[in-house]
Amino acid sequence: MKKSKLLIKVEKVHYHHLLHHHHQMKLVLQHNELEAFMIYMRVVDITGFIYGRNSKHHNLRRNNKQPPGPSNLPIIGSIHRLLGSKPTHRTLRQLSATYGPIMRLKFGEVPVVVISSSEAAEAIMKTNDFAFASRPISASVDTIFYGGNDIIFGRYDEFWRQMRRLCATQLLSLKRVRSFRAIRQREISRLVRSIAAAPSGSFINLSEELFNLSNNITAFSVIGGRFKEQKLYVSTLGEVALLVNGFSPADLFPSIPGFIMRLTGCRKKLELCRLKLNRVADMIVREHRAKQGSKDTNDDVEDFTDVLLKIQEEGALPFHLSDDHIKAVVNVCSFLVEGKDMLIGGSETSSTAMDWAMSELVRHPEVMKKVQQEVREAFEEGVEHKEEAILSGKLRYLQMVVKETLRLHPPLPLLLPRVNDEACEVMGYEIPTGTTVLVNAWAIGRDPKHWQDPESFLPERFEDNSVDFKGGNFDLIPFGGGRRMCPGINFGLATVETTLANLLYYFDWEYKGKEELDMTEGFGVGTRRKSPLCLAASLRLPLPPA
Ligand code: HEM
Repeated sequence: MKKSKLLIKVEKVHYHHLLHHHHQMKLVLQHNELEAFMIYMRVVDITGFIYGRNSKHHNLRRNNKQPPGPSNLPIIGSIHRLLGSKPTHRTLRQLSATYGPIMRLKFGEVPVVVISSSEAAEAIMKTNDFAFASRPISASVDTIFYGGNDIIFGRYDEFWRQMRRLCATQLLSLKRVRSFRAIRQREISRLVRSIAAAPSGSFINLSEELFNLSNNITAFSVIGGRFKEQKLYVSTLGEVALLVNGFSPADLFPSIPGFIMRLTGCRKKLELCRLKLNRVADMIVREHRAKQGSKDTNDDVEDFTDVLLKIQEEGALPFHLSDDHIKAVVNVCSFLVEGKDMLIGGSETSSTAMDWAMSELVRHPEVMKKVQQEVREAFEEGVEHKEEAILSGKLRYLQMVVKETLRLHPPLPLLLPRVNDEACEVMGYEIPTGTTVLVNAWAIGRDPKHWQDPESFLPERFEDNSVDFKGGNFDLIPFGGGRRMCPGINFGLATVETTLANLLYYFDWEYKGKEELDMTEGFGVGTRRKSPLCLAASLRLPLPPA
């Protein structure tokens, strides 16, 4: 992307001015040169999320060997090194080629370590998993998400362990994921029908369709579907995404967050959003409670909110599950779903994975043919058995296609950041307390030391290779690893595999653009496609009765 004058200006601004002359930033925004500013913001997005209230990095012992890294500028540290036209994970891989697989950076006040090899990832997420089990929390995230008392942002303590166990066993277990089968089937069937109904020869904006599908599946599973104040809820989540995702000096300088948040008015806005979200979450909880009380539970699938309310009523947990806890889970799950450009890019994970899988398939017709043949043969027995065939692992080649897609395009290329609550040594280097750790899963998946022909899309590489992404092998970590590994892996894979299987079963897909399909990644913490994937679909098999 060509750098505009403004970006150059922003890059050159003396950062003292940024801090002490906030009005300059306002001026920048008034110029409305958002394109340039967004590049700058992209850097700050990450730092905003990374800088945490956990930043007690005072115990740095100067005698110990620290990881190598580039030199820092006063105040901003190494943020300027991330500026440019490339997504952050690519820039970090380039930097690590000079400084090594454990690289030290500094974002504003906060020390950051970037991990770029599977050995170093294992040292963090296995050998020292306990030490790196917390997440850094920015002041803005802290304000909006119930003081970090939830699963994603929670500190690693007893309460968090209980919440996570509850999630793994009650909300995201394989059994529960299977129980959402009807939701998946209904939503996928809707999508298939709407694609089939499109005028022949027209292009389907598959990126958008897949995003909506993934949203709907999660919304129905978490809160049972649509609700009265959905518009207000979604627009507030959008506002939060902007505030948390935007330029947040409070997140840059966590030693004085309160002062800066007041100065910028950010706290007030966030608190207002929190009130609105709280009101809607209250309503969701109240309606679920009334539904349970009325005995009119008909044959609806039990959603996450139902399950949490039941657990609350049974009181079998070693701690009191309050309404606030339930609302935090509901809000976080929804935030993952709706907060499109949100810092964690969360829910987009499943739709991003499907988007890239379809992109790679249309670029590799021989792979497309093979996977379609597998799916069509397996489903000959009858479409009603489709999901069983998928979840029981019958479609091996489809699984290889998904694995290869996640190797090349992990939806969260830098996973989610971690922070150490105590100083520790990793591969001979001292990592001081409060260091934010970013693991470059994207670079690790393309490391030529471990992958032959790493940049090519070759699902066959998994034929005789038992490497899996379930957390045991650090060469492939699209779901992370260790204590903070993604607990939604079954949920995510069920959505991805079932949707892809259906799209490949019913339709033949073609990219008809004049130029080669653009595979550029957009900016943001997630690796979404820069431009939407628009494909032509031809129905090849009759649709089942509605
Ligand atoms: C293809 C789909 C998905 C991918 C690639 C993915 C990836 C990830 C990654 C990389 C992390 C951070 C792991 C780490 O720090 O080691 C994570 C965390 C998390 N994911 Fe997923 N995810 C997916 C789907 C889902 C779904 C569908 C849900 C829930 C419905 C979910 C819920 C979570 C939660 C709650 C965490 C935070 C865990 C913690 O902090 O302990 N994910 N995910």
